[in-house]
Amino acid sequence: MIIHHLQEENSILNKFISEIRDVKIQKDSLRFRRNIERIGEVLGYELSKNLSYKNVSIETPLGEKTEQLFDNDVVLCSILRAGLPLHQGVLNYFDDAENAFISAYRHHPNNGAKSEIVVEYFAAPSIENKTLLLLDPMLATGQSLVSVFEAIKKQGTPAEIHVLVVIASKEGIEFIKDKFPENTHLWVAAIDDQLNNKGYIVPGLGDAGDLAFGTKL
Ligand SMILES: O=P(O)(O)OC[C@H]1O[C@H](OP(=O)(O)OP(=O)(O)O)[C@H](O)[C@@H]1O
Ligand SMILES: O=c1cc[nH]c(=O)[nH]1
Ligand SMILES: [Mg+2]
Repeated sequence: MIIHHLQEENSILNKFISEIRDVKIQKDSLRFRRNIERIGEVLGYELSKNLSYKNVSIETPLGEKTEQLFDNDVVLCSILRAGLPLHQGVLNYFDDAENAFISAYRHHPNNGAKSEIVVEYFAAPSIENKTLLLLDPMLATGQSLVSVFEAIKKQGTPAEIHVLVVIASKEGIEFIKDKFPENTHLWVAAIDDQLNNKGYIVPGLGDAGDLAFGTKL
Protein backbone atom coordinates (compact mmCIF):
# COMPACT_ATOMS: atom_id res chain seq x y z
CA MET A 1 0.00 0.00 0.00
CA ILE A 2 1.32 3.42 -0.95
CA ILE A 3 0.54 5.87 1.88
CA HIS A 4 0.10 9.61 1.27
CA HIS A 5 -0.20 11.44 4.61
CA LEU A 6 -1.37 14.93 3.72
CA GLN A 7 -0.65 16.53 7.11
CA GLU A 8 3.05 15.77 6.65
CA GLU A 9 2.99 19.12 4.90
CA ASN A 10 1.34 22.22 6.37
CA SER A 11 -1.58 23.65 4.42
CA ILE A 12 -5.05 25.10 4.92
CA LEU A 13 -6.17 21.47 5.41
CA ASN A 14 -4.90 21.79 9.02
CA LYS A 15 -7.66 24.30 9.73
CA PHE A 16 -10.42 21.98 8.49
CA ILE A 17 -8.97 19.10 10.53
CA SER A 18 -8.66 21.19 13.69
CA GLU A 19 -12.28 22.34 13.38
CA ILE A 20 -13.69 18.81 13.08
CA ARG A 21 -11.63 17.74 16.11
CA ASP A 22 -12.50 20.76 18.27
CA VAL A 23 -15.09 19.69 20.87
CA LYS A 24 -16.86 23.07 20.66
CA ILE A 25 -16.71 23.82 16.93
CA GLN A 26 -17.66 20.24 15.92
CA LYS A 27 -21.07 20.69 17.65
CA ASP A 28 -22.14 22.87 14.72
CA SER A 29 -23.25 19.98 12.49
CA LEU A 30 -23.56 22.11 9.35
CA ARG A 31 -19.95 23.26 9.78
CA PHE A 32 -18.84 19.71 10.61
CA ARG A 33 -20.39 18.31 7.42
CA ARG A 34 -18.99 21.13 5.31
CA ASN A 35 -15.51 20.66 6.78
CA ILE A 36 -15.59 16.94 5.98
CA GLU A 37 -16.75 17.89 2.49
CA ARG A 38 -13.87 20.37 2.14
CA ILE A 39 -11.41 17.69 3.26
CA GLY A 40 -12.95 15.44 0.57
CA GLU A 41 -12.24 18.16 -1.99
CA VAL A 42 -8.60 18.37 -0.85
CA LEU A 43 -8.15 14.57 -0.85
CA GLY A 44 -9.72 14.39 -4.32
CA TYR A 45 -7.44 17.15 -5.64
CA GLU A 46 -4.33 15.42 -4.26
CA LEU A 47 -5.19 12.02 -5.69
CA SER A 48 -6.05 13.58 -9.07
CA LYS A 49 -2.29 14.17 -9.51
CA ASN A 50 -1.93 10.38 -9.66
CA LEU A 51 -4.43 9.69 -12.48
CA SER A 52 -3.63 9.07 -16.17
CA TYR A 53 -3.71 12.16 -18.38
CA LYS A 54 -4.11 12.57 -22.13
CA ASN A 55 -3.96 15.55 -24.47
CA VAL A 56 -7.33 17.13 -25.29
CA SER A 57 -7.70 20.07 -27.64
CA ILE A 58 -9.92 22.86 -26.25
CA GLU A 59 -11.44 25.54 -28.44
CA THR A 60 -11.46 28.98 -26.79
CA PRO A 61 -13.24 32.04 -28.27
CA LEU A 62 -9.81 33.16 -29.58
CA GLY A 63 -8.06 29.98 -30.59
CA GLU A 64 -7.13 26.47 -29.55
CA LYS A 65 -5.21 25.09 -26.57
CA THR A 66 -4.17 21.57 -25.69
CA GLU A 67 -4.94 20.65 -22.10
CA GLN A 68 -4.10 17.42 -20.27
CA LEU A 69 -7.25 15.82 -18.90
CA PHE A 70 -7.50 12.56 -16.97
CA ASP A 71 -9.17 9.68 -18.77
CA ASN A 72 -9.83 7.31 -15.84
CA ASP A 73 -13.36 5.97 -15.34
CA VAL A 74 -13.84 6.88 -11.69
CA VAL A 75 -16.21 5.12 -9.29
CA LEU A 76 -16.71 6.66 -5.82
CA CYS A 77 -17.74 4.16 -3.16
CA SER A 78 -18.64 5.32 0.31
CA ILE A 79 -19.74 3.67 3.52
CA LEU A 80 -23.01 4.83 5.07
CA ARG A 81 -23.62 6.94 6.85
CA ALA A 82 -20.63 9.02 7.96
CA GLY A 83 -19.21 8.69 4.44
CA LEU A 84 -21.90 10.89 2.88
CA PRO A 85 -20.33 14.37 3.37
CA LEU A 86 -16.93 13.00 2.30
CA HIS A 87 -18.58 11.49 -0.78
CA GLN A 88 -20.16 14.83 -1.65
CA GLY A 89 -16.79 16.58 -1.29
CA VAL A 90 -15.02 14.21 -3.69
CA LEU A 91 -17.98 14.32 -6.09
CA ASN A 92 -17.72 18.14 -6.15
CA TYR A 93 -14.50 17.65 -8.15
CA PHE A 94 -15.17 14.37 -9.96
CA ASP A 95 -18.27 15.59 -11.81
CA ASP A 96 -18.78 12.53 -14.00
CA ALA A 97 -17.92 9.78 -11.51
CA GLU A 98 -20.17 6.78 -11.04
CA ASN A 99 -21.25 6.13 -7.45
CA ALA A 100 -21.62 3.21 -5.08
CA PHE A 101 -23.13 3.23 -1.58
CA ILE A 102 -22.68 0.43 0.91
CA SER A 103 -23.76 0.20 4.53
CA ALA A 104 -21.64 -1.45 7.20
CA TYR A 105 -22.31 -1.69 10.91
CA ARG A 106 -20.87 -3.58 13.85
CA HIS A 107 -23.09 -6.39 15.18
CA HIS A 108 -22.55 -7.54 18.77
CA PRO A 109 -24.07 -11.06 19.10
CA ASN A 110 -26.00 -11.73 22.37
CA ASN A 111 -24.07 -14.95 22.96
CA GLY A 112 -20.91 -12.94 23.69
CA ALA A 113 -19.22 -14.05 20.46
CA LYS A 114 -16.85 -11.61 18.74
CA SER A 115 -18.54 -8.62 17.06
CA GLU A 116 -18.68 -8.70 13.28
CA ILE A 117 -19.30 -6.18 10.53
CA VAL A 118 -22.61 -6.63 8.70
CA VAL A 119 -22.94 -5.27 5.17
CA GLU A 120 -26.60 -4.67 4.38
CA TYR A 121 -27.40 -1.94 1.83
CA PHE A 122 -25.51 -2.39 -1.42
CA ALA A 123 -25.91 -0.30 -4.59
CA ALA A 124 -22.92 -0.29 -6.93
CA PRO A 125 -22.09 -0.16 -10.66
CA SER A 126 -19.51 -2.41 -12.35
CA ILE A 127 -15.98 -1.58 -11.19
CA GLU A 128 -14.29 -3.72 -13.86
CA ASN A 129 -11.15 -1.96 -15.09
CA LYS A 130 -12.20 1.30 -13.44
CA THR A 131 -10.52 3.58 -10.89
CA LEU A 132 -12.13 2.77 -7.55
CA LEU A 133 -12.13 5.43 -4.83
CA LEU A 134 -13.14 3.93 -1.46
CA LEU A 135 -14.17 6.69 0.96
CA ASP A 136 -14.55 6.57 4.73
CA PRO A 137 -13.89 9.49 7.11
CA MET A 138 -12.68 7.24 9.95
CA LEU A 139 -10.30 4.29 9.64
CA ALA A 140 -10.33 2.99 13.22
CA THR A 141 -9.91 -0.80 13.47
CA GLY A 142 -10.14 -0.99 9.65
CA GLN A 143 -12.83 -3.70 9.73
CA SER A 144 -15.54 -1.62 8.01
CA LEU A 145 -13.27 -0.70 5.13
CA VAL A 146 -12.09 -4.28 4.58
CA SER A 147 -15.68 -5.64 4.74
CA VAL A 148 -16.83 -3.08 2.19
CA PHE A 149 -13.91 -3.88 -0.09
CA GLU A 150 -14.79 -7.59 0.14
CA ALA A 151 -18.42 -6.74 -0.73
CA ILE A 152 -17.64 -4.56 -3.76
CA LYS A 153 -15.16 -7.05 -5.26
CA LYS A 154 -18.06 -8.94 -6.84
CA GLN A 155 -18.62 -5.94 -9.15
CA GLY A 156 -15.34 -6.63 -10.99
CA THR A 157 -11.60 -6.05 -10.78
CA PRO A 158 -10.66 -2.36 -10.70
CA ALA A 159 -7.64 -1.11 -12.64
CA GLU A 160 -6.57 0.89 -9.59
CA ILE A 161 -7.75 1.52 -6.05
CA HIS A 162 -7.49 4.67 -3.95
CA VAL A 163 -8.66 4.69 -0.32
CA LEU A 164 -9.56 8.17 0.98
CA VAL A 165 -9.70 8.73 4.73
CA VAL A 166 -9.95 11.81 6.96
CA ILE A 167 -8.49 10.38 10.21
CA ALA A 168 -6.81 6.97 10.47
CA SER A 169 -5.32 5.15 13.44
CA LYS A 170 -1.88 3.61 13.01
CA GLU A 171 -3.40 0.25 14.00
CA GLY A 172 -6.12 0.55 11.34
CA ILE A 173 -3.56 1.27 8.63
CA GLU A 174 -1.51 -1.78 9.72
CA PHE A 175 -4.69 -3.91 9.64
CA ILE A 176 -5.80 -2.94 6.11
CA LYS A 177 -2.33 -2.84 4.52
CA ASP A 178 -2.18 -6.46 3.40
CA LYS A 179 -5.94 -6.79 2.68
CA PHE A 180 -5.66 -4.66 -0.47
CA PRO A 181 -3.53 -5.13 -3.62
CA GLU A 182 0.02 -3.82 -3.12
CA ASN A 183 -0.38 -0.91 -5.54
CA THR A 184 -3.40 0.51 -3.64
CA HIS A 185 -3.00 4.17 -2.65
CA LEU A 186 -4.12 5.40 0.78
CA TRP A 187 -4.77 9.16 0.88
CA VAL A 188 -5.13 10.11 4.54
CA ALA A 189 -5.45 13.63 5.92
CA ALA A 190 -4.44 12.88 9.55
CA ILE A 191 -2.95 9.88 11.37
CA ASP A 192 -3.48 9.36 15.13
CA ASP A 193 -1.51 7.07 17.43
CA GLN A 194 -4.18 5.28 19.42
CA LEU A 195 -7.46 3.38 19.51
CA ASN A 196 -9.39 3.05 22.78
CA ASN A 197 -11.00 -0.18 23.98
CA LYS A 198 -14.28 0.77 22.25
CA GLY A 199 -12.52 1.07 18.90
CA TYR A 200 -12.53 4.89 18.84
CA ILE A 201 -9.56 6.79 17.49
CA VAL A 202 -7.74 8.82 20.18
CA PRO A 203 -7.56 11.81 20.10
CA GLY A 204 -9.65 11.50 16.91
CA LEU A 205 -12.88 13.48 16.90
CA GLY A 206 -15.54 11.21 18.43
CA ASP A 207 -18.29 9.63 16.32
CA ALA A 208 -18.23 11.09 12.82
CA GLY A 209 -21.69 9.75 11.89
CA ASP A 210 -23.32 11.22 15.00
CA LEU A 211 -21.58 14.57 14.56
CA ALA A 212 -22.75 14.80 10.96
CA PHE A 213 -26.29 13.43 11.36
CA GLY A 214 -27.19 13.14 15.06
CA THR A 215 -27.21 10.27 17.53
CA LYS A 216 -28.84 6.91 16.83
CA LEU A 217 -31.21 5.16 19.25
O1 LIG B 1 -12.50 1.09 11.20
P1 LIG B 1 -13.72 0.67 11.98
O2 LIG B 1 -13.39 0.24 13.37
O3 LIG B 1 -14.53 -0.34 11.26
O4 LIG B 1 -14.59 1.99 12.22
C1 LIG B 1 -14.79 2.92 11.23
C2 LIG B 1 -16.24 3.05 10.90
O5 LIG B 1 -16.89 3.73 11.97
C3 LIG B 1 -17.65 4.79 11.44
O6 LIG B 1 -18.91 4.38 11.10
P2 LIG B 1 -19.99 3.92 12.20
O7 LIG B 1 -19.88 2.44 12.41
O8 LIG B 1 -19.84 4.77 13.43
O9 LIG B 1 -21.37 4.17 11.48
P3 LIG B 1 -22.14 5.53 11.19
O10 LIG B 1 -21.50 6.10 9.97
O11 LIG B 1 -23.54 5.13 10.97
O12 LIG B 1 -21.99 6.42 12.40
C4 LIG B 1 -16.84 5.21 10.25
O13 LIG B 1 -17.51 5.98 9.31
C5 LIG B 1 -16.35 3.92 9.69
O14 LIG B 1 -17.22 3.35 8.73
O1 LIG C 1 -13.16 7.15 16.30
C1 LIG C 1 -14.05 6.63 15.61
C2 LIG C 1 -14.07 5.27 15.30
C3 LIG C 1 -15.06 4.79 14.52
N1 LIG C 1 -16.02 5.62 14.09
C4 LIG C 1 -16.01 6.94 14.38
O2 LIG C 1 -16.90 7.69 13.95
N2 LIG C 1 -15.03 7.41 15.16
MG1 LIG D 1 -20.87 6.20 13.96
